Amino acid sequence: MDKNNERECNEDLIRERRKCNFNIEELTNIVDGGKARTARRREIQRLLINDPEFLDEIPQDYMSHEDRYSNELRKSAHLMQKLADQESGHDIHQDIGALTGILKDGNPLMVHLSMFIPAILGQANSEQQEKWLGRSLRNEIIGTYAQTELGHGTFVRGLETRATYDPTVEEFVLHTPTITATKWWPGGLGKTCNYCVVMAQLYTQGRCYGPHPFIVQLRDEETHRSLPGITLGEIGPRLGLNSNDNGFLKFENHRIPRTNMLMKHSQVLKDGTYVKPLHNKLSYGTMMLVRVGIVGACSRSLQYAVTIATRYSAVRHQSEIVPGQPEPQILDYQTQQYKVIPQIASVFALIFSARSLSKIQSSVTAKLKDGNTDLLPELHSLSSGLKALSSSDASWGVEVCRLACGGHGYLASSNLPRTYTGTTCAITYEGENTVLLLQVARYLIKSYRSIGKETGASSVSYLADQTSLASSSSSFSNKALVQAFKLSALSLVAEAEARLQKLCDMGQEFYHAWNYCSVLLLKCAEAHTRYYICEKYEQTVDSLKASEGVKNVLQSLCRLYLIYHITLTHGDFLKCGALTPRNIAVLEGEMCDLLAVLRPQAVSIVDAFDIPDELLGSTLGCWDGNVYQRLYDEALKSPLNKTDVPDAYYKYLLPLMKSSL
Ligand SMILES: CCCCCCCC/C=C\CCCCCCCCCC(=O)SCCNC(=O)CCNC(=O)[C@H](O)C(C)(C)COP(=O)(O)OP(=O)(O)OC[C@H]1O[C@@H](n2cnc3c(N)ncnc32)[C@H](O)[C@@H]1OP(=O)(O)O
Ligand SMILES: Cc1cc2nc3c(=O)[nH]c(=O)nc-3n(C[C@H](O)[C@H](O)[C@H](O)COP(=O)(O)OP(=O)(O)OC[C@H]3O[C@@H](n4cnc5c(N)ncnc54)[C@H](O)[C@@H]3O)c2cc1C
Repeated sequence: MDKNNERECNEDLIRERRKCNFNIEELTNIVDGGKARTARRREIQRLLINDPEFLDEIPQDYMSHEDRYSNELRKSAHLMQKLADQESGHDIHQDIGALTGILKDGNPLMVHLSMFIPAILGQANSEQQEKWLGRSLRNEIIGTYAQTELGHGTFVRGLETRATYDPTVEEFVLHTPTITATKWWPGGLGKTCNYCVVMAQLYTQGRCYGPHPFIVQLRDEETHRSLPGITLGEIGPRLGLNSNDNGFLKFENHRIPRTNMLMKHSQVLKDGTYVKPLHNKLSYGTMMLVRVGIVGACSRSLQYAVTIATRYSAVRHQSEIVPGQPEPQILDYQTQQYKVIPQIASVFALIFSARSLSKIQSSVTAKLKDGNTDLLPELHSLSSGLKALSSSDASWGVEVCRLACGGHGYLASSNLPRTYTGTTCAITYEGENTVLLLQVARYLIKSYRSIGKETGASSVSYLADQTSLASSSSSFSNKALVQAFKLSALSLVAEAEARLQKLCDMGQEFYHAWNYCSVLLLKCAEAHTRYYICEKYEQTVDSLKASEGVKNVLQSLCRLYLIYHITLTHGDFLKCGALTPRNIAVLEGEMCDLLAVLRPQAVSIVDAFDIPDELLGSTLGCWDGNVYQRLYDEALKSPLNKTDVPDAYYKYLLPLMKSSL
């Protein structure tokens, strides 16, 4: 699509784009993280879009389960080949966002890239990396991360798969003792992978040392047949991601060499002696890494959904505002703006928090290399909280965008249903959100109770700021609103701690008191993480070196985000005295003003996300706004439309209709 050719474009969209009062390319660079990144992303996307191998013969929704898998595997393999052919030696981690949309419904090689390789990087010692890293990066072996079992996903300590060390032959014996110990869910495990990292309970010298990672060959490298002692398969259709062969796995006393235990952090020596790690949760490192990646991935899903919903809302006309006047664009309804524009604001909140989290991760990783694990709990808490809020915000945001598109949003061809199913899975995988938020709460209560002790953990340093409990903000700058978030989080933590203490003082065991307070603890964790997001949003926009136009747009979006979230949880702000009922009413009024200010810029802001039509894959969201023709053309692709009268008519309907004669 030639973006300079207005003749092919819907007139409403032409008018919307003429209202733009900021530099779109500059905003695109901010979204990508710099000019060079924009250029690189575009280069990759061009490479993919212009390659006919990525086209589907028929829409995936009309394919059988096997064909969907096979078609997506074909494209995934081609993609890996193509990326490997590039000579730049680029970091695929940085470019992963550029690939969004090229594979449609789960990528059988995703967990190889996002977990198997990182597990080798993070858990294998140098000799082991020598053996497996190069091969996995060159895709000579394809792996997955097999942790979850039928009986346990959340409670990693409860895993039942055993790895028992046999010092006589220096081997581990992997065994699945019960049906509930069957590995269940790993992406690509069913049919694609020939290797995997298995998390199993380590037994040596008669003692259990808890879950540890082991690398295991699953299939013959020549024939791809599963090895003796290993039972493998696919788990069947899911809500979404149906091209990814999530699998099951059982071991029958399957032996692997001692050196297949990933030994960067803990070791089992030849005689069976266990050498413990610097920190006993280092074996959970792969999960933490992916949680960080998920925050960025969620922002991208939301960019897709909000681009579709905003453009469609500009093209779609319905009902009337002024009686008797032409039907307005639905984007002119304040309620529609309230659906769509806060989701645009949310995209930037997620982008900026993802970047901040990534920086913290790099510095914690650097410290870990020097044997310093002090900030591991801080990273665990932040990555858990941000993974949880980003996945639930993005899933809700995508769903709101679908609702904003009315009936057409329910069509597969809008690409909103698939965007939703591809996002909501992140609420569950990589640590179910409630469970992760309770981990954040645990860290908050612990930090609150150790006020005065220097831990170097900056995300919770505000908990020591007891004086602010009494102060109520009367100013309405963005900074002041962020202070209100801080006050609300602090006061919830104080309330939860007091409630826990009271129950314990009354004789309850701490763990019962914890369960009894867990709804409140969840709120603490959400408020704390929201405060973190708001603070990063405000600081990033405030310190941004940008043109006035771009800065104004981002300031308004940031303010809208702050006020939107205050109004969603206003009870917490009132309860702690951070804001008064009058303040809330004023802010609610201002939120509507902000919607009106941002409305004329909405199409241009989503244009700045710069998602090519071929990747957006939506009849409703295309750049030219030619929605109705596209909807009609897509409908014609239904196999039911191949004939006027389907066979099923003769088989079932005709006999029914004639039976009463
Ligand atoms: C070269 C290529 C690079 C590519 C990079 C890609 C980047 C990715 C980008 C995008 C990705 C998108 C696609 C992703 C696809 C993923 C598919 C999904 C995969 C999976 O789902 S894998 C399975 C995931 N499973 C889980 O997450 C399980 C969740 N459960 C847990 O994590 C734990 O069981 C628990 C944390 C809930 C509890 O653990 P437990 O051992 O019982 O601990 P507790 O007793 O509760 O706590 C003890 C103590 O330890 C602290 N702690 C817990 N975890 C950690 C940790 N990870 N680090 C540090 N500390 C930890 C806890 O807070 C307690 O501390 P305290 O005693 O209070 O001080
Ligand atoms: C699409 C998808 C892909 C996946 N890919 C992989 C993969 O590649 N590798 C892999 O190993 N796994 C994978 N998983 C599994 C995933 O990691 C687990 O499903 C997830 O960790 C949740 O565990 P669970 O299913 O046991 O849920 P459960 O823990 O049984 O959760 C059920 C309910 O119990 C609640 N609950 C559980 N424990 C607590 C608690 N302590 N306190 C309060 N409430 C609690 C939860 O909040 C939830 O409401 C995948 C899952 C999905 C959906």
